Amino acid sequence: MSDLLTAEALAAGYGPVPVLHGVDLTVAPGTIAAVIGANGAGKTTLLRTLSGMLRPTAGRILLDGRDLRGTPVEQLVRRGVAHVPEGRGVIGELTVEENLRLGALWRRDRADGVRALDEVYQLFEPLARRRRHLGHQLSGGERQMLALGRALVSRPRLLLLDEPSLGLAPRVVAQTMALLRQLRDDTGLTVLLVEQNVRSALAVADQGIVMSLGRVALAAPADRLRDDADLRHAYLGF
Ligand SMILES: Nc1ncnc2c1ncn2[C@@H]1O[C@H](COP(=O)(O)OP(=O)(O)OP(=O)(O)O)[C@@H](O)[C@H]1O
Repeated sequence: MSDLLTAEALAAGYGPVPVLHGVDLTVAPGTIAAVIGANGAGKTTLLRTLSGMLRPTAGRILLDGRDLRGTPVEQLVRRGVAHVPEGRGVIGELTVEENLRLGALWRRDRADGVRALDEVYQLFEPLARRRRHLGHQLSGGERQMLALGRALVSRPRLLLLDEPSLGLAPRVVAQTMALLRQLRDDTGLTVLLVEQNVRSALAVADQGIVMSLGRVALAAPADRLRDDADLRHAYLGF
């Protein structure tokens, strides 16, 4: 099966500050890849570059084998890429429902947009109860649910998720991880997940991608990283 997402020798940074120094990775369709690594390794920068928020200074990004160079961000959304950034990107002045509707904005099929909204309310019951609350009235965890829900409303093929467990209660983290696995199995969703919580990320992932100093130090099946103590010790330090 050909890969859904490929990065080849990808370089990016902030102004004169280079952060990614030639990242190579592949993610197969219908799989979950966990990007892990020390603070400052470049995980968030990688996600921003893959979602079109940051322009690469070198290298290529391929979606379904097609080079994304020059593709506008809104076109990426149409092609099924959804990004849930760190800090979440919820609009505080809009209600929960309005934030969710933003995820369905570009879709022509309105009935399906309504269905997608209902599905998110079923998944995240606190959002259903607060649908008329403003974004800034939500707790950190509720905002995280809203950001994830908005991405799901767009029915993505590729979900780029930055630190979904941040600020969430352990039970909600477990629910979120279970949800990702369910979406992978039921809908063939592909996920690239940045996580500090290495254990819960590897528990749900098919592939572990360890970043160090702006490069991929190791890409391996998640179960190998989970089970091989030497590998874990060498690359993850535990
Ligand atoms: N907006 C920015 N402007 C300049 N430098 C930045 C910016 N954002 C991040 N950096 C730098 O880029 C490097 C990588 O940061 P990045 O956020 O990608 O790492 P990370 O692996 O996601 O870290 P963490 O696990 O701490 O979130 C860091 O050295 C950071 O200081």
